[in-house]
Amino acid sequence: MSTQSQAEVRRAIAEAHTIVVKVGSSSLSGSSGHLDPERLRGLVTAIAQTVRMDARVVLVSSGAIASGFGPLGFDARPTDVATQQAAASVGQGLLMSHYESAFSRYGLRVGQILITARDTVQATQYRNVQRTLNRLLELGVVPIVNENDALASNEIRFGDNDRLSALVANIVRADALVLLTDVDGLYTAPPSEPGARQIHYVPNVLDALDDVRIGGTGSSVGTGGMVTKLEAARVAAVSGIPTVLTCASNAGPALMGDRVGTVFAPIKHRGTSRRLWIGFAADPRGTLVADEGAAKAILGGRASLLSAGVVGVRGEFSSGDPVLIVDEQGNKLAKGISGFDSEEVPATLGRTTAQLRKLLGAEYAHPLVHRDDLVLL
Ligand SMILES: Nc1ncnc2c1ncn2[C@@H]1O[C@H](COP(=O)(O)OP(=O)(O)O)[C@@H](O)[C@H]1O
Ligand SMILES: N[C@@H](CCC(=O)OP(=O)(O)O)C(=O)O
Repeated sequence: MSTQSQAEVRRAIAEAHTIVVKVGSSSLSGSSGHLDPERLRGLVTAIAQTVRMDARVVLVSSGAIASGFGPLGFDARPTDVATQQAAASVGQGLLMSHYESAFSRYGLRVGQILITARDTVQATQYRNVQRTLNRLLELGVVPIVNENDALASNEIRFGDNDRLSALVANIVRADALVLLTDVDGLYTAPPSEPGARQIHYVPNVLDALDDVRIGGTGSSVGTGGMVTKLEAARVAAVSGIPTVLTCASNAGPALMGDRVGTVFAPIKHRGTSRRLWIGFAADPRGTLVADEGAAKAILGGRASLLSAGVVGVRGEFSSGDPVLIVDEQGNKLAKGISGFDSEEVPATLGRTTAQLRKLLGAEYAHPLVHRDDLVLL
């Protein structure tokens, strides 16, 4: 795909039929960190106008914790995970009730989808999320997605919603991703630093952004800062989806393709979304060591990783978790989704599928990592 000009990318965003809009906690809360319903209503007005022009919008919204800690009697956003989860549990319902009433002023219905990181790597869960989102969009509903904070386990969670929004953009095959935050774009350094300049166009987000210093959150409520926003823009770009990053008050102009914020050009044609996600964003929970033959087979393309070709396992993981596959020299070959729990793996090492059936039963007679769940690095 040849690199598009900034004007072409902006036009593609203006003409997008399916759009994922992500709004961060920092854009929905006031200086105290509590949810500010006025800000939420401003965002809803911009989205409603877009939907009225026949676009389909999925809103990925943070703000559950910001909505919940005040009603629970805390002055500031809690820092321990258990209290954050409790605040999210209280706040998610409150957040949705604000969205419900704000969108209903425009005659629009909303539907809540809460996702855990695990839902996005397991094939059946992934397809479920995809089917529900698509049906909601067909029905003219604005799906509102958040991480299922109350249940997300600490080890495998998104934490921020930036990467989740890129994944959702993949799932619904969006034409554009709009990341709304508390700064009006990507700067050459955290914007609080003197001399930081705004960048308006990034033609290839995979190129090292050498002269850009990327920092974490600048607020007391945000989570990932610019690091996770760039990760999201990268996942979108390699999925063929353009991204615009700007502040929430620019939502309307950004959706119209006006010259606000920073735009990131798509750099590839669309890939198949789930495998792309496995390769790009899933954090491996363990490692499988492939012998020479298995390494060769995997590198050749369409082969599964069979127990017969595995000589070692490291880390603790469950069936369905992402794992790294390395060769005996430690070279990283691929990422994939494990078909076994880590504690089951030693008993399967070196066994053929027929032996697995005989020794352990038919339910174990499958590859350690199926080729559909495996992505070369
Ligand atoms: N190079 C950079 N350009 C712009 N913002 C940056 C940069 N590095 C760090 N940041 C910080 O990232 C923050 C946005 O991330 P975050 O606080 O996580 O927002 P959100 O809640 O919207 O996800 C900005 O307020 C800014 O302080
Ligand atoms: N899922 C959490 C969001 C965590 C968070 O702060 O994310 P973000 O503001 O997008 O960096 C919530 O709803 O409070």
